[in-house]
Order: sequence, then structure tokens, then C-alpha cells
Amino acid sequence: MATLSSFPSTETEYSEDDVMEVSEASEDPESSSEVAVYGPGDYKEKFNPTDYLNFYYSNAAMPQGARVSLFVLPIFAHIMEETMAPEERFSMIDVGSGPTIYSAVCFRTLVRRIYLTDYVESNLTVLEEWLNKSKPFDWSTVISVVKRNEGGRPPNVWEVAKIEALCRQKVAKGGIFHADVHQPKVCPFEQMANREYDIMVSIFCLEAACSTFDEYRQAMKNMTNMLRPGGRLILGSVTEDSCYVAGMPSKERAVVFSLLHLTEQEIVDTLEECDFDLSTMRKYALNHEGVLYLMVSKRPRAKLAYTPGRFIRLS
Ligand SMILES: C[S@@+](CC[C@H](N)C(=O)[O-])C[C@H]1O[C@@H](n2cnc3c(N)ncnc32)[C@H](O)[C@@H]1O
Repeated sequence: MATLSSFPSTETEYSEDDVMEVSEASEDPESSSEVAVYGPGDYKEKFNPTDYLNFYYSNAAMPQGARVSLFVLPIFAHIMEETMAPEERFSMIDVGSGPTIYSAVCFRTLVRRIYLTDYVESNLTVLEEWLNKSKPFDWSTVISVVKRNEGGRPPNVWEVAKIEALCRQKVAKGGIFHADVHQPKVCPFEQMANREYDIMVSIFCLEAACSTFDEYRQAMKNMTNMLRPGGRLILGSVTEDSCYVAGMPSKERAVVFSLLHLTEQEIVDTLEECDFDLSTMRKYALNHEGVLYLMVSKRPRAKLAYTPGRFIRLS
């Protein structure tokens, strides 16, 4: 079973043998000690933002496992800072951010507007509650880890608060929006200041949202249509696994969601089909953990020249 980005401790890990598929024949999985595996169609009903955050990003959970995304995103962000001019990196969108804000933490100084998006309304509510401070999750440990990975000494409480305030500022300029990667129009563009984005982050979303490889290819196309030509994608994927733990509401019960089984080759082939220039690709993989992070540029718009009677492609 996947432990998304080295998901927590071996103590709480379940083996494949502990997992049963939900079938019509099964009793109510929530009342039994068996572990139910929910699918892409169950997110709205069964994904619980609080359980997810407590399991992976709470101050208690953080020391129990390395969150690889918090190491990799700052590295990729740093590369972008060095290789993209400020006017080329105005906006960043996280597709399938869930209830998390760590992508905003990693990109807070790089872009002017940050958009956090997800399919599940309760995730969006948790993000709104963080943004308006009405019921904010405590992101201080995550912020400290990101800051330390950016270099320098551990930040004190005032520095952490300053970082979080900057994240809020950038998310307030962008927004929090619904997204469905299965729709050609993934986000409600009419409500958003941007239609195309300079940087797109999507971590562990598509393989959770899709049941078949065809669905995955279409979802990737829908999602990356929102990235401008020449823009950069950071894609975090779980490879060759079939499910992950989305929270442990009690010591006895894990909530498990299915993942589409994907190989690295399938992911890379899909990116090529979606007009990404594989010669720009940078990769960070933890093969034994089954997590793969890719940063890759979308091909720029072709330059056309008109010669009498026809257009010719210059690039
Ligand atoms: C494993 S979580 C990843 C959350 C976050 N990116 C992280 O790294 O912790 C998968 C996310 O995909 C979202 N998701 C599921 N189906 C989706 C869909 N059709 N469109 C967009 N997001 C979807 C879920 O709501 C959930 O927040």
C-alpha cells in the first residue's frame, strides 16, 4: 500500500493482506474491523480533510515520516527561480491540493498569485478556514521543514508567522476553487483572474482520481490545458501501487483509497502526448517508496511565418 511521500510510521502501516475490496457482499465496512478501499467516486462522501491532515501534516504526525514533497518542491522552486524571469512566473495553480497549503508555502516568493483547487467541497472549506483564519490548521511544523529545506537555520515562531502571512497574501490574490480533472473545463475560469497558469503543481492527484489509464490520459490533458505553453509542471505521482491511507480516524480504523497502478513509462508517455518537452524533464524518484516527482516544461507556442499561400512553422 502506498505511503504517499513516505507516509507515516511502519507502526500504522497496513499490508495488502489487511485490505479488502468493498463489494456488495461486504458488511458495512465502517462498523467492521476490515479495511475498506474507496474509489475515485467516493471522494465527496468519504474523504475527510481533518483525518487526512492529522495523519500526514499535523505537528504530531510530521516527525513520524519524511514528507518527500516538502524536500522536492523547494528544490524545484529554486530551479524555477534561477531559470524563469519574474515576468514568466506570475501565477501558480495546485490541482488537487486537498486540504493542504504546502505548495503555497514552497512557491510563496516565486509567484504573485497562488490558486489552490480541489474536487472535494470539505477540502475547499478547510482551505477557506485557513485563509480567513476562522479555524486554521496548524501548519507551523510544515512551514519550518520547508524553510529549513530552503537553507538556513530553523525559523523562529515570528518567522513562521511571517511566512504563513505571505502565503495567505498570495492565495488571497489567486483563490481557492473547485476542480474536476475529468471535465474539459477543470476550473470555473469565469471566476478566476487567470485562465492559463505559468506554473502548475499536482501532487498525488491524478492516480487517485482515475480508475483506468485512458481516464488518466484524458485527465492529464484536461488539467495541463490550463498550463500556458512554455509553462512548467511539477507532477508528483505514486508509482506501481494500488491504494493509500487517507487517514486514521481511530487506532483501529484506516481509511484507504484506491490508486491507479501506473509505471514511470506510462506517466512520461502521457506527458509527451500532452505536449511536454521531455528534454527539459528533471526527475526526483524514491523507487523503494514508489514516489516520483517530475518537473517538465510545456512546449512553447509554435511560431508561424506567412509566405505567400501558406504558413510555415518556425519552431
Ligand atoms: C492523495 S490526495 C493529495 C492531496 C495533496 N495534493 C497532497 O499532496 O497531500 C488526492 C486529492 O485528489 C483530489 N481529487 C480526487 N478526485 C479529483 C478530481 N476528479 N479532480 C480533482 N481532484 C480530485 C482529492 O479530493 C484529494 O484531495
